[in-house]
Amino acid sequence: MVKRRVHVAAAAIVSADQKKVLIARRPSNVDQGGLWEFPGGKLAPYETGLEGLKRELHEELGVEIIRAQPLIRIHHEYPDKHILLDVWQVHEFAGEPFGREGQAVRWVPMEELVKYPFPAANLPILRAVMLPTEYLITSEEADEARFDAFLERALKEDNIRLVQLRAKALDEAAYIERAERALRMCREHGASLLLNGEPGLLEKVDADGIHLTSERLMQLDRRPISEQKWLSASTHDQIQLSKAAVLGCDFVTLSPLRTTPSHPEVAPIGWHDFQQLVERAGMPVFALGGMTRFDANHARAVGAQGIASIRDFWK
Ligand SMILES: Nc1nc2c([nH]c(=O)n2[C@H]2C[C@H](O)[C@@H](COP(=O)(O)OP(=O)(O)OP(=O)(O)O)O2)c(=O)[nH]1
Ligand SMILES: [Mg+2]
Repeated sequence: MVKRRVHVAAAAIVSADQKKVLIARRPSNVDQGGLWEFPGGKLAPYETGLEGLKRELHEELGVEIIRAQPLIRIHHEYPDKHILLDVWQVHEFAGEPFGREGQAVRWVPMEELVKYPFPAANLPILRAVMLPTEYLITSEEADEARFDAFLERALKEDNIRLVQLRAKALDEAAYIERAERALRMCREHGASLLLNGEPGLLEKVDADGIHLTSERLMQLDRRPISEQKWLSASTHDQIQLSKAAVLGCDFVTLSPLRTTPSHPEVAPIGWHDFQQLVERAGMPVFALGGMTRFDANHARAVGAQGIASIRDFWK
């Protein structure tokens, strides 16, 4: 049997304060009925993703899109069809959304999204909705007072909401001490902190997740931490991306996009290959390697969640 290929455009409509997202319940008599979804539907053959989405949101919710940005593209095999979910984040719209087809519609706080039953293809979309566009990786900083001042500035002034504590030069005791302080600062600003290191570190510091090196990623054969924590990993190619998917990583960094002073000998991936790798990654991907905030929009346009950087946020 040749499976049908279906291209679906869907919207993560985010409230003005960025704290809530709009979801709808599929009627019980349709495919995936009774489950919650991001409003949207199948594209007509002549439509682009955004054109189809505009039509669908008008038909289903009575709203007009004013500003939207690509969020994530997910290819998913259902038993009867291959589906491409082309998901857009809608930042601005006109009208008051309501279920024009009689469906239930609800604004849900981000952290409660995971409580709603969605179709199987939706898990990475939930991750993407919850994640910001910028991922700060902390710099190797010998001085603790300077470390605190830099992190505080990034949280306060750059509004960073996702941080990876990378400190290869510290022994475990010093790392834990720094992590405890970083965690307090992150909590104060509503940011999430991932520890770069062994999964067991979470038993010592109750941070929000673990970031695996690509080497560690390749050695593991199952997800090493609970679903309640974030699991991210460093990847550099297709093999590592596939491994991250098998392991159930929530998101990854893919690098180096550009040549960087820290790794001058490594060939850069470049935007073209990056886009192709991201298209099939099946999870949010942050572009890493010579990235600045000015690259974030382009990264989004080629399918990434956003950018990860040490240098751009650490000054
Ligand atoms: N809209 C939407 N569809 C999803 C999501 N997740 C997911 O697996 N799907 C699947 C379910 C369906 O097989 C397909 C969407 O088709 P649909 O039933 O919404 O299509 P439509 O609005 O054009 O409706 P119809 O005219 O075909 O009845 O994608 C999601 O979050 N939003
Ligand atoms: Mg629909």
